[in-house]
Amino acid sequence: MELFRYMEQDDYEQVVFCQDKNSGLKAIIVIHDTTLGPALGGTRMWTYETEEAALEDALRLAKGMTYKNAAAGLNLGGGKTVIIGDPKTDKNPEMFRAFGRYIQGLNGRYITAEDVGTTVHDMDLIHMETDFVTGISPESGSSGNPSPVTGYGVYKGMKAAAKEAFGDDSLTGKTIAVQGVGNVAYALCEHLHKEGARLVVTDINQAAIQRAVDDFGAESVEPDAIYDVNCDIYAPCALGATINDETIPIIKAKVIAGSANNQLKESRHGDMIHKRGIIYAPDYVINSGGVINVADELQGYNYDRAMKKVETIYDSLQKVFAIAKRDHIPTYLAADRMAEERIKSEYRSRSQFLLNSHHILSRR
Ligand SMILES: NC(=O)C1=CN([C@@H]2O[C@H](COP(=O)(O)OP(=O)(O)OC[C@H]3O[C@@H](n4cnc5c(N)ncnc54)[C@H](O)[C@@H]3O)[C@@H](O)[C@H]2O)C=CC1
Ligand SMILES: CC(C)CC(=O)C(=O)O
Repeated sequence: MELFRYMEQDDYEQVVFCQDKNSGLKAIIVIHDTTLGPALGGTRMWTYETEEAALEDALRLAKGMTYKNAAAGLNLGGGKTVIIGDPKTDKNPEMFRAFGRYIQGLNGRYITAEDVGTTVHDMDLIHMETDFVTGISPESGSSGNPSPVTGYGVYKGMKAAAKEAFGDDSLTGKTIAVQGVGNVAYALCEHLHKEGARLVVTDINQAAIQRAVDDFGAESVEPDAIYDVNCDIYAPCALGATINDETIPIIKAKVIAGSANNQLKESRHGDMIHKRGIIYAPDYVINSGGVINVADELQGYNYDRAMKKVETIYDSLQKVFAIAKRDHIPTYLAADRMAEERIKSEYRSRSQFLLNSHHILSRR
């Protein structure tokens, strides 16, 4: 990859490669844009096949955070980290402490949280070295694990998408195909089950499937069979790029609404599902509950205030659907337009982030 050309194309600010031989840490922090404030985005730990794949994931995820935070009305920029390694076997406390020191070195330009493969415990280890970390243990005045809140936000957003598609936001009796029943989707399924939805789930982890079957009476299918399940809503809640040339022709759902980041393999796949008449809830709008929740720590965490803000995901999606209709564009472009307008209007009065007292987490 020609890194500088890639960075220039989408105007990335900074890429930091972190290596610590003692602990085995290999991490890439990407700061995409700090026009609205410090870059806030989680840390993903994953077994990437190549270093280039890890870099590409970090770059795409960081840009997604810029749009997510802007669309959610947060005064925060976008960034993300990937740690290369197997979260089941390669973790050690020294690794997260070394990573924490790298974050501290950025002096508040980047604030982290959980993502796939990292936990509250990992964030607590990072917190031993830096205050620029959210989603740490609630005993420290933090918001804790963001996943259940993300799941709640996806549930609210799914209702908005159902209203757009079916004229009614009730999910009672609807069939929902959920791909990946991990931390976020388990919480999502709990809300859906309570409302009387019928769940069809899949995962590559049998224990995760069994939990959904036992707790919510879900049916299960093999991972590759999830796309052509006869359902009303497809909820991608595993990894990205599952909306692509192979899956679009077989998806039967009228709505796509799930938690995964970067669901569209390429932008053109957003055009393809639009042409097929599928209502797509743009990923970074519907899955912003977690970041809204952790961002509240910057004001001294208040659960009720955070949840009220998470509920506005319903309104944000309604706004996206309205822009899409008004401008005759797919919903993913409508969301981009909404986020970009906010960044552009701020850009006139401020450019890159500089630390000030609003960005200090020590009062949480
Ligand atoms: N945790 C959070 O608060 C947020 C998470 N997200 C995104 O939501 C998605 C899920 O996140 P978490 O629930 O935290 O992760 P997780 O790791 O707890 O759950 C993901 C699940 O997907 C399964 N999976 C992986 N590949 C699969 C495949 N090919 N087919 C079926 N299942 C597969 C895994 O076994 C796991 O159970 C990720 O894309 C993440 O980036 C987005 C915003 C916030
Ligand atoms: C997990 C969140 C707290 C932040 C994030 O990285 C995301 O929303 O993807």
